[in-house]
Amino acid sequence: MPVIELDQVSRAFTVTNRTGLRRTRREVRAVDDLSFTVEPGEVMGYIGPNGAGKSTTIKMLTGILVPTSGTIRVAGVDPSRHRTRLARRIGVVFGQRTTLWWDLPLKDSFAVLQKMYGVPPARHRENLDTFVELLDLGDLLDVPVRALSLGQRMRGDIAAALLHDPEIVYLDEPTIGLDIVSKTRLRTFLAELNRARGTTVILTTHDLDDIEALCSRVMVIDHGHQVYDGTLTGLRASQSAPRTLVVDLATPHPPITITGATVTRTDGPRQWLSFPPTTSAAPLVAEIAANYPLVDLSVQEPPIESIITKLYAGA
Ligand SMILES: Nc1ncnc2c1ncn2[C@@H]1O[C@H](COP(=O)(O)OP(=O)(O)OP(=O)(O)O)[C@@H](O)[C@H]1O
Repeated sequence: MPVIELDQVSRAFTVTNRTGLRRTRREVRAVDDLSFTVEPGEVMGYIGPNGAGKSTTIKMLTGILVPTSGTIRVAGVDPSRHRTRLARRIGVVFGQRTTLWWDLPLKDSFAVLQKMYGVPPARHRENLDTFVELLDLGDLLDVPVRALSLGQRMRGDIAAALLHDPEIVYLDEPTIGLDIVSKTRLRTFLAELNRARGTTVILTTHDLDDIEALCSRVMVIDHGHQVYDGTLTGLRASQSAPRTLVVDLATPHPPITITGATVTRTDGPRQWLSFPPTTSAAPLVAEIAANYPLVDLSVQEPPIESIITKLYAGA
């Protein structure tokens, strides 16, 4: 049974513009007729260009915003009507701002959260030990949040969002501004959380490496509409972006000629062949192996950035 259900959900805002003494009002449909379900344990990437409606969707899922029309159910309840009840079952991280107490040491923020959510002390201790270890928070517990670096604070925020054992976690740009080491550490942690606890994760991000590393499913929205819902592989195929076969021959060779693939580049004994996403690489490899002194080869998927750009342009 789905843990998140949206049925024909829309959310409009009235925006007032001023030019001189004139005021004009117009309606912005931030989310427009959106329907989807999420099963327990799914990790769904929720992506789209700026202003696509991602944050508005997340705010409706947490109950902060009420839809203009349509229905939402999260963990069996209407989020805007049962916000407090739902708060115990969800965790939220907004990358751009902290939910921690600025002047308190990290450990005091965690203690406040334990009281707020009524987490049994033994369970709190167990969770804290796990997160301190996996997120490497040991040296940071006595540091006031205002003195933490962005990456340290983000790790603190993620632990804070998980201490009450939420079954659903919304992560809004959790890796924004982090260096590559911190990003990798965070991704490993989130993958482990999902694997070990079956936590459902909705991840909004502009960093497509987050999606590649974590998400079995990706949903793309633009102007409040859903433009794609499926796997990353399916997304690549849907935009018919070519794949690349990188072939190493024993010696430099004139460009390989086979049906179904075209050489786009050569460098000494290495050649790059482009082929359509709907074609299997196996017969191409067999033909090259039969006719050329093949030493090694690999298949490169098209970069996800170029696919997304293409998708936004089409939408
Ligand atoms: N409180 C508000 N009042 C008026 N318009 C709003 C409000 N919140 C959002 N919008 C508008 O709704 C649209 C969707 O905004 P939203 O913040 O959901 O997009 P987003 O996909 O999260 O964008 P970003 O990637 O830039 O964070 C935008 O046009 C935005 O200007």
